[in-house]
Amino acid sequence: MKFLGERPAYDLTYNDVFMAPSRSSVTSRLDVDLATSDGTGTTLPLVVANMTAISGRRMAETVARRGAIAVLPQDIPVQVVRDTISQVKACHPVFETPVTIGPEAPVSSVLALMNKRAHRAAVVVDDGGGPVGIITERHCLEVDRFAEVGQVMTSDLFTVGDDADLDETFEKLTSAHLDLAPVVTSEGSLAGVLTRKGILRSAIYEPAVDAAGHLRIGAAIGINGDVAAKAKAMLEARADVLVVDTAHGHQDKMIDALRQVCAAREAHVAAGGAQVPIAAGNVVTAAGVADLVEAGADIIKVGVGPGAMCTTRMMTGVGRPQFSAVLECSGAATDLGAQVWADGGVKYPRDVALALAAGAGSVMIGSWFAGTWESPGDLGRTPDGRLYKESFGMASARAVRNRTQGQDAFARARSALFEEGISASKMFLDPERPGVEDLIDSIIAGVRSSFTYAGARSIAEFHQRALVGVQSASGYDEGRPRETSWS
Ligand SMILES: NC(=O)C1=CN([C@@H]2O[C@H](COP(=O)(O)OP(=O)(O)OC[C@H]3O[C@@H](n4cnc5c(N)ncnc54)[C@H](OP(=O)(O)O)[C@@H]3O)[C@@H](O)[C@H]2O)C=CC1
Ligand SMILES: Nc1nc2c(ncn2[C@@H]2O[C@H](COP(=O)(O)O)[C@@H](O)[C@H]2O)c(=O)[nH]1
Ligand SMILES: [K+]
Repeated sequence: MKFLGERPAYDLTYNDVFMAPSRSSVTSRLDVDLATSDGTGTTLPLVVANMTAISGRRMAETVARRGAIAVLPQDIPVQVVRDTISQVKACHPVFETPVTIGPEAPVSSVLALMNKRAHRAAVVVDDGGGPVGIITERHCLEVDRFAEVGQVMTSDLFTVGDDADLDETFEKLTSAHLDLAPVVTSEGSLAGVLTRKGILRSAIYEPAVDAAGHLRIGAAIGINGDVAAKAKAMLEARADVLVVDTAHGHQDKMIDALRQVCAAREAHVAAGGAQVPIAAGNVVTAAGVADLVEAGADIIKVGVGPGAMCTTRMMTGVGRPQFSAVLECSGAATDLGAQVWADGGVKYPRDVALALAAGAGSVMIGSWFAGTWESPGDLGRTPDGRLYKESFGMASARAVRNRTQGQDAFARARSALFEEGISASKMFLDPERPGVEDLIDSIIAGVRSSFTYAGARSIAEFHQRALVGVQSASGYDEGRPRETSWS
């Protein structure tokens, strides 16, 4: 990356900078390859943050199918992490996981389940698991909530075989004015669903899969407790990246924890297991990067205080404007053969592009993805009808209470004093982009376009070619669209 003009003596946020276009030989945005080289096997530079309100099974499965990866939070019990990884790895890399319901269930149940996924439909299955109907939100309009699904569904089923040609299925769905078709095996059982949007996405994205062709997923580990045992358990559970994560990553306890995780990985590899990358953070200085790389990290997580749920900067005055933090840390990491994930503060596609311009190998997103069908929380509705999910920070009193459940009351109360995050925030679903894949479409469209403005075909080329200038607050404001007239 080069600065357009002088590099300022002060630190910069994403809002402080813009990219200038350069002469480009990349003639199509579809010629841009966004595959990462950080060892995670992702084909898009996006990581879902290890936050309880954001990263769970449905999120992990959905993003991996499009090429990104989700990291499960460190606060989840080991057995639940194991089960979640197994469930994600059992998912089909192309067919989407359907919402299923029995014909005798009430309409109220299916409506609650439909909110868990983007299809807005459920496949009605018989006792043997074979599809017997489809029920959509439209079928449920003005229907008694206690009515049985079987009375409301359509049993006029359009199904496809599990060897169906995707382009042909797209054409057939379009001519039948349908959005979704159950995929049925030759034995008549349900293998998944194909949607028109899903087929389109399968043509433009490549799933992030492991050596055995299963979707990828990561797991986080805190720095307290039996770190070595947790690392061993996560590796045996087939996590594809381990993330050693704490607020202040540049501390002795982190370095000790990281060494234990690296030793667990060595033992795993020696026993014939996969060599998965280890990420560690969070830091914001070159010195922090050097110490974590020295302790064995392959990927350094960068960002103190930019997160939407984060109050660290207001509580402590500590942190660093994120663009400059990523720029300095990625330079240091590159010199040491490591990579950086830019973690936190991403609110628009431009922020992802700018994080990559600053040298990030991948970008971690939390709160933005909280407001989607796929995040783990229950869907809420404001009195004026807006849909939202509740989110909270991992250093909030709520998360600390959760994490310290095993401790005595005094220790719990003492820990809760050090709150550095919000315990409850409403993350609204964007009516135009309510699913995480809708957000990924928008981010990736922006990033692909950004790469062609810079004349880059790959992340490595973008790191080289990005031309970044510093702008005033009015420069940033000028770039914002106006949804209403200005007078
Ligand atoms: N990126 C960011 O800006 C931030 C992210 N977070 C996220 O919150 C989650 C919880 O992290 P965390 O609060 O570290 O909890 P952890 O459970 O990981 O524990 C942190 C450990 O580090 C010690 N510690 C020493 N100094 C600090 C410090 N300044 N802040 C926090 N702990 C410190 C704590 O001891 P003791 O309690 O005795 O002090 C404790 O033993 C993580 O997912 C983390 O990424 C949290 C804050 C900032
Ligand atoms: N200081 C705090 N930082 C937090 C907390 N919970 C999460 N985080 C950090 O934010 C990013 C995600 O950022 P976002 O802007 O995309 O939401 C996450 O990965 C953590 O590093 C918290 O309670 N306090
Ligand atoms: K913040």
